[in-house]
Amino acid sequence: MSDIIYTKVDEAPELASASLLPIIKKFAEAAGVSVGTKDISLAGRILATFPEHLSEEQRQSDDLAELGRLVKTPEANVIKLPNISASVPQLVAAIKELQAQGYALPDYPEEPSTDEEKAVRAKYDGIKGSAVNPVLREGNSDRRAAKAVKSFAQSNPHRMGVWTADSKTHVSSMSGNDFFSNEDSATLDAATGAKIVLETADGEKVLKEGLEYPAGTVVDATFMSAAALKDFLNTQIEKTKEDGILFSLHLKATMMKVSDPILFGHAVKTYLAPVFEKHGAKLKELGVNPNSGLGDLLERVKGESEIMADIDACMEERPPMYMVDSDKGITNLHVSSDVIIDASMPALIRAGGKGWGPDGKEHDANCVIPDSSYAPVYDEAINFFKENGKLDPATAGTVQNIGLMAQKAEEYGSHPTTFELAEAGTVKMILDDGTVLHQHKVDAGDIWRSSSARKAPIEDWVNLAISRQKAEGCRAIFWLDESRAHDAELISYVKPILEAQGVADKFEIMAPREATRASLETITKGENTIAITGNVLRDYLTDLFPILELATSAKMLSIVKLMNGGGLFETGAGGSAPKHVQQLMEQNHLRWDSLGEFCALGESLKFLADARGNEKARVLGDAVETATQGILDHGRSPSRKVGEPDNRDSHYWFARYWAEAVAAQSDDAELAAEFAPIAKDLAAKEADILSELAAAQGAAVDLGGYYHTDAEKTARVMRPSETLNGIIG
Ligand SMILES: NC(=O)C1=CN([C@@H]2O[C@H](COP(=O)(O)OP(=O)(O)OC[C@H]3O[C@@H](n4cnc5c(N)ncnc54)[C@H](OP(=O)(O)O)[C@@H]3O)[C@@H](O)[C@H]2O)C=CC1
Ligand SMILES: O=C(O)CCC(=O)C(=O)O
Ligand SMILES: [Mg+2]
Repeated sequence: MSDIIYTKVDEAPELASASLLPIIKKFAEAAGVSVGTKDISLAGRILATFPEHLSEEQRQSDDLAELGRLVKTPEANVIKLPNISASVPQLVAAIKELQAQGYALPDYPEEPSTDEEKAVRAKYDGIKGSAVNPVLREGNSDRRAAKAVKSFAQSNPHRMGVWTADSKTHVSSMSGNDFFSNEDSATLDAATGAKIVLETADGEKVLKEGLEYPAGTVVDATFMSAAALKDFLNTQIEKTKEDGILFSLHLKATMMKVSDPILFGHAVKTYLAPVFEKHGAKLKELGVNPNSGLGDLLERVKGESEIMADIDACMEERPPMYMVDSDKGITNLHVSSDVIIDASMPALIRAGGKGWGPDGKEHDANCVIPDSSYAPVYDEAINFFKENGKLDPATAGTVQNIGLMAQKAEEYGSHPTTFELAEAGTVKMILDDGTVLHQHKVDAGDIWRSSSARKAPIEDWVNLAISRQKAEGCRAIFWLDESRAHDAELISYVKPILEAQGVADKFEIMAPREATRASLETITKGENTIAITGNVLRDYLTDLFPILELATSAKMLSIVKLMNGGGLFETGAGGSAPKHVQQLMEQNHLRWDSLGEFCALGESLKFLADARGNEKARVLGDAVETATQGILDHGRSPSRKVGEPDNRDSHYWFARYWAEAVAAQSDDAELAAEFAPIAKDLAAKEADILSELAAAQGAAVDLGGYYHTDAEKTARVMRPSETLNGIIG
């Protein structure tokens, strides 16, 4: 196994890797550090799942499974870039692309009927949604802006949209019968097995058996009423129309891969209710599944002029929708993975509460977030900015995050125990000794789910919070609501640990709404705070605050201290930026910022030094930090516009500053001597390299694929400077 594993992913970060990874490998090798890759891309995971359909040379190893084992060992040192968490339309598109490239993969069975189709579907469902992160995240999350990055943002504040008191933008959530209000929670005294059943008039149906929980696990159960959801959506569509603003829906269909596509489907069906009422049978015959979105629906009804006319008429009647791409007519309801709440709500808040309408102009929006568990965070942030005006990034302090994440904690681990109920009855969670731990009376169509959080991860999370608070000395808040069932169980863990360690006075405990206000007040004063949260708020807040403070979450330091001693270094806190790929393909300009990769690389090298006593790795790691600082100080980050320096230019500068820093240090003379000529060469050939990089931009490029690109074509596009390639090799 290599000293450091760098993940092969998808979209923009993978394009960036084609340019950056050769530099990293060369420099690391000089210090005797080996850097290997493991493929966790969507295409790679599909290929690894169906060896029986592929020829010998097409087959691919199951790298995700291997990494899943590695992260449970102290040897793990993984740099994890963002990867696609695929919605069904993305999965289907990737399968089609691979089939066209000659891989005889089975189609995605939309409505599996035979046993074989059901088996194929189950395999594809394992690849769907957020299928990578939960496997790798065997530790809790520590996300923050490195000091250099934060000071850079303060001295170079980004543009912020203006908030006014009369903005009509607001958040709407259900007032009852949602996951929040139906939640029950209990902490298990002893280890136990459990099953989940649905009791109906006809008897008991097993929904899931063979569940195993260690002692101390917090086990929740809850459900969302489909009828209440439909009422809520109907009301919101009407109210949005009355208010004359945009209808926008914000979900996390990728990480909540079972429940949220269903919620999304309800929104599609409610928005187009007259069409579904009139043409329901025909739509079914055409294979329309509302959960796959309006994009898929429109594709399937293409030849049906009457249905198309009715869709147009309905859309005309409805409030205008918040758009993903108004030029191309792509709406909020086209594909469930296009609008992902962690990125979409912060972008809207940063823009002063504005979203893009079908007319290509900015408007206020009704931000519909059906479940009320976490929506108050956005609601309160919006209230705060309406009262106080926009945040000033030049003076604002920072909100760091310590997130409970290990071992599939909380809602993000709930997929195997989430069910859309086919019929009414009572769902019961029954322990091995016959105890009914939780039960809910449900109707057909309701979505029931159980989540859990284990004792060891919870304790690790509290301890991580204590050590981070000690290091920072700033305000620290547990975002827990004592009136919420699950949070009350967590508080029972948190308080005794804080007291036992004599640090209870250093921490506050607040419900998410109050914590949002307190944190915004703190950073507005220029002070810092640590948000200690569960898994969902970890995800939401590590986009929300970075996007307000730094303009992007791509620059975040994202460390996962693995519970068995290894290190997982995530790059940034954002995703794989499909829009950036589009720009590269059209204009050969990649605006992806690799600052997250630089930060993760520095941490990974320093971890290697600490864990294995590799002092050369320490020298390299320190030099990476100097180089990252150099990128910031000299403004070498990529620009957004074609013709200006892009991702590739920033990698040249990173290589140069990195080599110069190694050459200049005196801890390791051998390394200094090795890097001196490289640094010299990079500096001497600056003009040639930059002009070769600039010359490459402008025209459309072919990567030989989207999900499964051609390695040689990609390398040609991403490494256009022969001079630089000559130095890097
Ligand atoms: N850790 C992971 O593996 C994660 C994966 N994802 C996956 O990523 C995909 C896209 O998700 P989405 O919600 O659109 O979020 P993204 O974070 O990919 O995109 C939101 C926007 O953030 C900006 N951005 C993000 N990263 C960078 C960067 N390094 N440099 C510059 N700008 C950046 C871009 O803004 P602009 O367009 O203005 O340049 C981008 O359009 C999905 O498939 C999702 O599942 C999402 C989150 C985390
Ligand atoms: O796994 C995913 O789909 C996204 C992860 C994410 O958004 C995050 O961890 O911030
Ligand atoms: Mg996120």
